[in-house]
Amino acid sequence: MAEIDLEWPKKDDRRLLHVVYRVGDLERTIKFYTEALGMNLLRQRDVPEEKYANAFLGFGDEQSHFVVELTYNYGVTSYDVGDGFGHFAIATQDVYKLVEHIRAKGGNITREAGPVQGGTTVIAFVKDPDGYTFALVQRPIVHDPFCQISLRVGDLERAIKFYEKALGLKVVRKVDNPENKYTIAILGYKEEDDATVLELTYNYGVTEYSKGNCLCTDCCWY
Ligand SMILES: C[C@@H](O)C(=O)SC[C@H](NC(=O)CC[C@H](N)C(=O)O)C(=O)NCC(=O)O
Ligand SMILES: [Zn+2]
Repeated sequence: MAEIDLEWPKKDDRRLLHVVYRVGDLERTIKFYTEALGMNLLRQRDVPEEKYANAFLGFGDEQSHFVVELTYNYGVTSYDVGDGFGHFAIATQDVYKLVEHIRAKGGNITREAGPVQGGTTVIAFVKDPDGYTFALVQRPIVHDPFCQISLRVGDLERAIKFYEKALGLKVVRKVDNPENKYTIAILGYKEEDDATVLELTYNYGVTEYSKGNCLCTDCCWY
């Protein structure tokens, strides 16, 4: 039997490539992501023989930026987002200014700009047309503004073990927040300022979440 190279994964240059999820109106979401959030429409295709269309958007080209792949299934106009999905996060140098821009574009601000509970980082939340939440996070200029995918998990150590062993992600930060009864773990292939990361949130005592639209995150490597 061929010898398994256990060292190869440690040398493999990986990054989180894109996240794919379903939307009820492709043009409505493209308009919001480009005009309100500032993303670029990178490519779009229609697959009539399979009755779906999709579009890729991000803050830069796919060779160096994390992107969203939106899927529209003909005739399906809404989805249950589910509470296992937490948020996407966009880094910006001025959350207050971006909130006013999004509000002027008709965006649904669900949490006004201000310091995060128990911390100092200025954040805000906005819901997109399908109900997916985007956290706006005030940070200095970063390579890719699309900085985070956040999921809620029922067992943090079990989830960490999966993402480390199966996908080779590493825990780059872990914070327990007993006052608000949750713990987060940030996993990435690089540090938070250098790559889009996966944030896992464990709410004390909550062991199950509805998968809803069953978000899936493709991780890919060069
Ligand atoms: C900064 C951005 O990336 C965040 O993660 S927001 C931090 C904080 N997260 C939680 O409270 C997680 C537990 C919560 N019960 C949940 O399941 O989402 C947050 O959302 N703070 C809200 C605030 O107003 O500060
Ligand atoms: Zn987050």
